[in-house]
Amino acid sequence: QSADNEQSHSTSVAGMEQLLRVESELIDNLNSYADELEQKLYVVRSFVRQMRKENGKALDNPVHYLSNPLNAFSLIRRMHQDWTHWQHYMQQPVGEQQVSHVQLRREQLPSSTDMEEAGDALHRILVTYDLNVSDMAQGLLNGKKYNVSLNALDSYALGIYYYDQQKFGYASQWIFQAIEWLQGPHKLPLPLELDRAEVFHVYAEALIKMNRYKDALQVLHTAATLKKDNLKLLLRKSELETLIRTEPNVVPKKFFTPQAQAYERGCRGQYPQNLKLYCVYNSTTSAFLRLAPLKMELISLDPYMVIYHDVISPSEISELQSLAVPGLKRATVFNQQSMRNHVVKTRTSKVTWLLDTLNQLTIRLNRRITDMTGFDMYGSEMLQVMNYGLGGHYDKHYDYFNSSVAADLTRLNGDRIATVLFYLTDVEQGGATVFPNIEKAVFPKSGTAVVWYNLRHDGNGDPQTLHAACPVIVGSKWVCNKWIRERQQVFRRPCLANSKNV
Ligand SMILES: O=C(O)CCC(=O)C(=O)O
Ligand SMILES: [Fe+2]
Repeated sequence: QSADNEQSHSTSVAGMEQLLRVESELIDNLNSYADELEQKLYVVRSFVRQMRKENGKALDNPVHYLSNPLNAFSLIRRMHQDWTHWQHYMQQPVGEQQVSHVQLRREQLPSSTDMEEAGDALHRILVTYDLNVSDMAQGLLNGKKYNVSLNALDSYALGIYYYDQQKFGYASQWIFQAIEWLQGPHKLPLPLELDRAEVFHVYAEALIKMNRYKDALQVLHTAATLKKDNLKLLLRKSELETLIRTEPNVVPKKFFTPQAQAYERGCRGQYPQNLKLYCVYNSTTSAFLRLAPLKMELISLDPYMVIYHDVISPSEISELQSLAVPGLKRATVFNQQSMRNHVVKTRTSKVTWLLDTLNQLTIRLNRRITDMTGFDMYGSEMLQVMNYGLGGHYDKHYDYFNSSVAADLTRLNGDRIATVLFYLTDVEQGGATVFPNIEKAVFPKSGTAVVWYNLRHDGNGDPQTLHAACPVIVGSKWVCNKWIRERQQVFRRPCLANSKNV
């Protein structure tokens, strides 16, 4: 079952900011727990110091000390009374309030579903851009070095997750990273300490799954020396020895790196450059453009696709983002079988829909889209503002519906004749919009918009418009899009002299 009612923390950078605030508050809480411990510690230590002094003085010459009636009485009294009070004081729990505060907060903390989504996202970055595990763990992302790395706990958690997913090659590499880290100088805090023997054991199991029996035996041997006389480990070792004897010719499995398809090549920026096409000032699509022409770059004629540069201003962008942030919800995809929207792994981002008439800005942007496309916005869908998160992407899809199946959706306003996609931010790495069938890729640039026709002149969906949003590697990708419906455009669809679909 999908994560419909989960918060889906990792799927938008803007949404994750809130987690940092919760973390900061939890640190404050742990710190005030430490204050309470310290206070108690201070009380205890000063008493110990004082008592030791008195007791030491007495032990130097017990007879002399005890001969004095005041000392004698005091000794009897404190031994009778004080230790009861100390016992009581020692028994009192410290920082109960802080403990229950953590308990309360934990309900809002990322769930196991969040962990899985985050693990899937890192893996998506890794395979889409053909990175390797040790580079990634060390902060070398797609050839660029960041001063960030994953620690033993991060790497181990990933290893365990991919193991459960039966990705044993990746699992073994991540657990190896965890072991490397554990052998370094850093120490984990006591409550987070990993059981090293267990880590080695899991590593061995992953190697066994990769048919690397001899390596696994060595690793199991290390595990067994870390946890002496552990029956489970010794048993496993002898099983493995038997395996090595009975299957001497087993071939180690290869670490599987899938062949790059057109989609991955696009994400990596490996499509050939456009040489034949051109840039113009568009002053004709609408009357307004005669006064304020737009910088237009032609990307493709079939399907028709153009980029507008500097078509939305930085202040418009920040206003759009502020409008969107409070309403951001996990994006869904419409399923034509169930006839309803679902949270799916193939589209990870958060989205807000903005009414066309919400305010001056949305009115102005809709008018601008008319200027850019020549289309009438009546009956089209609302503006959609989206923010991507960790490894955020949208798998290959068409924006048009399959009208024969989704007749209900297109009956009123027709299909999605064109898409306008504004980029509201630059993206440091990754996050391109790629069209694998025509080998075109558009890399996000703040203020730019890409426009394409989804339908051919006969009104059928054009399969060449297949496209995807590549996983973001580094950055907070914001886009705003408009799906323009067909019906209101009966007299408007500009004639394309160059299109073979005319
Ligand atoms: O974000 C992108 O680059 C593309 C988004 C997209 O294709 C969509 O939302 O339909
Ligand atoms: Fe799309």
